[in-house]
Order: sequence, then structure tokens, then C-alpha cells
Amino acid sequence: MSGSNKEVENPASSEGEAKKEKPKTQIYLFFGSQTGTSEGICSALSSHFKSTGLVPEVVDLEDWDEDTHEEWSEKIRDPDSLSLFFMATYGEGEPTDNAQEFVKRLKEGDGFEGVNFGVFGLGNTQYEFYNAMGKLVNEKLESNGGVRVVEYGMGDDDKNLEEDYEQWKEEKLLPAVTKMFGTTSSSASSGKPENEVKVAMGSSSSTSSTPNPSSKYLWDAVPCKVGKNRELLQDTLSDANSTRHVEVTMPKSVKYYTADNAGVLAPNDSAIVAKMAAKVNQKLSDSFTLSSSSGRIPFPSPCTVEECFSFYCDLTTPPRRSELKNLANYCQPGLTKDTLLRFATKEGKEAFESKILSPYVGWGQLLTDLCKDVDLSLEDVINLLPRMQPRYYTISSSSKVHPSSMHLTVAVTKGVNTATSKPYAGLCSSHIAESSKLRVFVKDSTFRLPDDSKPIIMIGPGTGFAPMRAFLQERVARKAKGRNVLFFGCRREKEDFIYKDEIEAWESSKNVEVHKAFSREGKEKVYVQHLLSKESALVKELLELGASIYICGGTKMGKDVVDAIKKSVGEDVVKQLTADKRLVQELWA
Ligand SMILES: Cc1cc2nc3c(=O)[nH]c(=O)nc-3n(C[C@H](O)[C@H](O)[C@H](O)COP(=O)(O)O)c2cc1C
Repeated sequence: MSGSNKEVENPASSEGEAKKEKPKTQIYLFFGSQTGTSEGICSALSSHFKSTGLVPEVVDLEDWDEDTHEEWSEKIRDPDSLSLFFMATYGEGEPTDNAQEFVKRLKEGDGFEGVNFGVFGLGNTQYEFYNAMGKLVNEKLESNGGVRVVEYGMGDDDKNLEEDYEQWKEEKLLPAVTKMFGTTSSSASSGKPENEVKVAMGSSSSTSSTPNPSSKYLWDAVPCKVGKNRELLQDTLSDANSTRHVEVTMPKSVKYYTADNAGVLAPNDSAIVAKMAAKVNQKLSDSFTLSSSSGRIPFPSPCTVEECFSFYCDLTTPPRRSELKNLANYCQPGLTKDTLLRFATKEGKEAFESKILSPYVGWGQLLTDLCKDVDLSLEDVINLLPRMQPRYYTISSSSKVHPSSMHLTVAVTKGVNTATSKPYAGLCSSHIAESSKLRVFVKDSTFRLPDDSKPIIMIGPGTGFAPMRAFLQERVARKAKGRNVLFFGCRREKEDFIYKDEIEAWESSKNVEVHKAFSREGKEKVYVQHLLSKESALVKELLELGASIYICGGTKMGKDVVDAIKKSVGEDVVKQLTADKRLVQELWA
């Protein structure tokens, strides 16, 4: 396995000729990313370094595994190179999927002696294990003999991660890079960068390209038909809320485990897709083929311009400031270029927030409205735009009971943009609510049922009930002997008690014991954590019988629930339960 997502190829050691042609990598940019933020940071940073004459290489940590460990270790121990790690944290302080193997090798310890490194952690203070991965990688690289060349930095996605990153970049990273590599020339900064991914119009099928690991899901997502689709809220009028129960029929090739996650790709709005095609002077039906010097391509091809702008490029999310700087490299000198460059500076931050971020101006609108005068080819745009990110939903059905369909429980996001006073709807949740076809793929989850004899305690208020519904279906079908205890919560019994009929049927057939918290029915607000405190003796009793605890819902609820359990059974027990994977959480901020 060649093992790298190269932007610049390394010299082939046996070929003297190649050595002369290919510049040696000076800065490795490794990313551990789940939803693309650290990957986006690396690619913008790579463009920046290139523009100053340095030779960077962006590497997906997916490429660092048992087979490639030695190869990477040798590369990054080159004393003339610097390795930067951009690490996001997930789950209970765990690495992203693509960084699992790398973190395993790092914990084992060998192969990092003398590595010049810097780490930036990406996290969110709403989670208990804030930036655990960034901190771990930073500490382990040092304790394994690495040399910290750039001070550790981290960003908080609950506040302003981009600002944290920009500050770290300006104050810590760039001075350290200048110190290590000397003053770098900025001669290349005014020119258009060389595109890594190449586009050939037509449907040549002779390419031998393989997927970029970080966007492999774009190959995995398959079109599925939607069967039943019904409203779960009894009262949808009060504040225009809606929660849908959607049944997705899968082709035979798609399998899932009970309570896995479904990744859903929602297409961009067709009007903006058409505008983008016109912007790059292509017809929607034109097809093209991708290639790149590394052999890795960012999305399936051959494909049509329509597919590319509908499913593979994110046209909806606003760009980051650092990405605007990159876009400016594609502009001729003039007002647009100056504006983009100004947005990317400290002084232009407020203007960027009021003109781009607050009104939620996505990439599509930016390129077709605000950058009308900027001449961009299809190839330029594919290299500039971030990939479409999937949204994940915990599957709310059992694969034993429903082997050929997966059920989704989806709260439809709606609101009014305070900057523009215009209503908005979440791209993916409204797509799921309204479509007869969805592009879906399956992703492993941390929720796994224990032995049928063991009790389970499920805490799932609101749509957090999704995996619990899957568990209940499965346990009932398996006639599991272990007790099923559910803590469910919502506002009011007659308003948003989702799956009320199913829960009550399981309750009356003695398949589940339910503790319900209706937060807005009494004088005092009652939440699931209050019920858990009240039922402390029951929780202890079930834990003694070997129960597993599952928590799903918002981060605030998760924290309060874990605190309530800590109060009942003590911190050490909770620590042990977590280590044994008998206390598992899937939370969203
Ligand atoms: C399901 C989920 C779990 C998360 N868990 C944590 C966590 O335990 N600790 C933390 O600091 N941040 C956590 N985060 C926040 C992400 O690390 C943060 O948003 C980061 O910017 C994502 O980077 P990426 O887009 O490159 O994956 C979590 C985010 C999600 C969606």
C-alpha cells in the first residue's frame, strides 16, 4: 500500500531522476476528521504554505495503519520536516474513525523519536472529554521522543473554533514555521494554484483512481426508496415543530446492526445547482472524469455536472475565512479579490461575520452572486469546494425484525435567520421529511446490546429514543429475559410523546418498564435525570445484575444524567462502567 493522500509526491528512493523532479515534503498536515473541519483546515493551510514556496502534503490519518506505520514513521522523522496533527475528538474522548489506527500506534510508542511536531485539537466544551484527542496526541508525541516545535493549540466548536484556530495559526504556528524554514518567498501567492484534482470532460472509464478515504462514504451511499413516512408529534402547530418516522427500503447489498447509524446525503437546492453549472459554463448533463497525481479522487466519477453539484460538493455551508483566502488566489486583482482577502484578516472578521456567517451565505451563493466576476472552471470549483457532509441518524429499528428496511426518527430543523429574518429549514432533515428517495449508507455505532439475560437501562428523551426503540424491538423479538427499563422524556404527553402507542403496548405486555418525565406539565420542570435520581435504588439493583446503560440525546441531558448516576453509585463505578462499555452515550451538541 503506498499509504499517502499526497498533494506532492515524495521522491522514489530508487530513482535518481525522480528525486530531482519531485520536491521533498517539508510540512506534513495530518488530519483526524469526522465531519471535515480539520480536513478543511489542512487543505486551506496547504494552499497557504504552497503560496509561500513551501512544500506541504496533506495526509488523511486513515492512511496510517499497521502496514504503513514504518513508512510514515521514517518520513516524519526526517529532521528537516515538520508534522502537524489536526485532531478532532468524538464519542467519549475517542479518536475519529480515520485516526483509530494511528492513535493505537502512537499509544504503543515506537517510531516517533525526534519527530518535529505541532498539534491542534478540535473539540467542543459541551462534551465531557473536551479535546481529549488533541491533548493525548500532543502528550504522546512528546513522551515518545518527539520535539514540540509548535505550541499546542485547541479550538472550541461550541464557541468559535475558527477564531481559536486563526489565533493559534497567527501567534504560534506561522512564527514557528518561519523560524524552522526561514523567511519563505511569497512569489507564488498571487498566482492561481495548481489544481491537485484534474477534470477531463467526457466519460472515460480508463482511470485507475481510488477513493479518498475521507470521502469514501460518497461511494457507499446508495439510493433507497422511502416507504412509510408519518408525523410523530401529536401537536405540530404550537411552534412549527415536526418529527418524522421514515422507513427506508434498502437494496440487498446494504446491511445494518440494530441501533447502527445511517448516514444520509441531502442534495443541494436544484436552483443553486443550475446556477453553479452556468457559472462554470457547463450543462447539467455534461459528464466528466476525475484523476489526480496521487491516484486518489474525492468523489465517484465519471459523473454528471448535476450529480457533482447536487451530491458531492457542499454548496450550502458558509466558507471559512481561511478558505476565502484560498479563493482569492483564483481572482484577478480587483475589488472582489480585495474583499475576500480582507474577510480573511483580523480586521475583516466583523465584516465576514455580518456579510457571510450571520446571513448564512453558502459556497454556492458566494460563487454565483458575490463572485460573479471571478472566472472559475469546473476543475477550479471542484478543488475549491468542500465535500458534501452526510448527516447521521441513529437507526430506530431492529435489523432482526426489519432486515430489509431501516427506520429513521428525524426532528425537522426549522427556524428564522435573525440576520435576514428569512425562515430556514435544515437541509437534510427537510429532505428526509419530503423525499421519496434517499441516498443512505450505514456506519457502525457504539450502541450494542449485551447478553439477553442482562438488564438494560435506556435513557432516551425526545428523538434520543431512536436507538432504544431499535433495542426494544430486538429484545422483544429475541424474547430476551433481561429487564428493559426506559427513561423517556418530552414536553407534554399530548404534544410530543413520540411512539406513544408502541411504548404503551410494550409496557402493557410487560416488555418494558417506563419512567416518563413530562417537563412542562407540572409546576416544576421534570427531566429524565430527576427520575434517575429518584430511582437510584433501582439503578443500583440493575447494575448489580450486570445491567448496561445507554444514553442518547443532547449533551446537556447526557451530562446531567451521568451526574445523577454518579451521585447514586459513585464516580469510580461510573468510570469502570464506561471503561467496560457498560455505560455508552451517543450525544449531540
Ligand atoms: C457525535 C459527536 C461527538 C463529539 N464528541 C466530542 C467529545 O467527546 N469531545 C470534544 O471535545 N468534542 C466532541 N465533539 C465535537 C467535535 O470534535 C468538533 O465539532 C470538531 O470540530 C469536529 O471536527 P471534524 O469536522 O474535523 O470531525 C463531538 C461532535 C459530535 C458530532
